[in-house]
Amino acid sequence: MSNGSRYRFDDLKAVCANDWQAYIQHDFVAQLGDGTLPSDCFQHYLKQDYLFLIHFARAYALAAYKSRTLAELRQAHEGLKAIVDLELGLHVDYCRKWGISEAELEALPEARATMAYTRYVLDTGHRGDLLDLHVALAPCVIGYGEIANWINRRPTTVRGGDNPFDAWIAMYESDEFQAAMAAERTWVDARLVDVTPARFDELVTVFRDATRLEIDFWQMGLERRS
Ligand SMILES: Cc1ncc(CN)c(N)n1
Repeated sequence: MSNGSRYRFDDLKAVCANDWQAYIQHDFVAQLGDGTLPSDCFQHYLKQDYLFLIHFARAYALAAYKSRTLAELRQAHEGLKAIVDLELGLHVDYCRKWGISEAELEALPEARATMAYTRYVLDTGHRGDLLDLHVALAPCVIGYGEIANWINRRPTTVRGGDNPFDAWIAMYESDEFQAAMAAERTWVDARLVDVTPARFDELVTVFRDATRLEIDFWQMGLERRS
């Protein structure tokens, strides 16, 4: 833990170390890195992730609504644009390569794990402030960058044409995604410096809940749960 009450993002991770590790090093991720994940598990995950990304975009719209300064409004606007113009477009193209059409994506039933996670993030943003919302989003924004880096460190990871999931790993190891992850860390670090121990404890609850909901999301993919 940091000195006094000058907290940082790493303190959230340290307090939730077991959950964070269970998320970053989940079996779904390990099998994806090894190239052994059953393709129907991955397809189920991809479909639900489309729905996740729609709500993720809504969370950035909520961040705009919760903004108090022009800088915060610009940050939310950039985040929303990146998801709508870039990430969702890439996701739809990528799903097509996996045999999932846009029409199928639009008609998908939402799995319970998707509903639980996305609505938790939105509710946290509604009842809290911008920092609550960003802490609820941190496992998503920062976690996937760490996941790509963890995959790349594993000796059993297969890269290139022999791994059908190589493009997925490439997306999250990309400079663009890693820069977004670093920017989010910097933003959260700057806000955490000023919080009291009692406020930090509230944020730990949000961070832990969101991390556990990410774990449930992987498990939903692995078990093809609806
Ligand atoms: C469930 C989930 N969490 C995080 C990410 C990374 N944006 C994602 N695409 N899907």
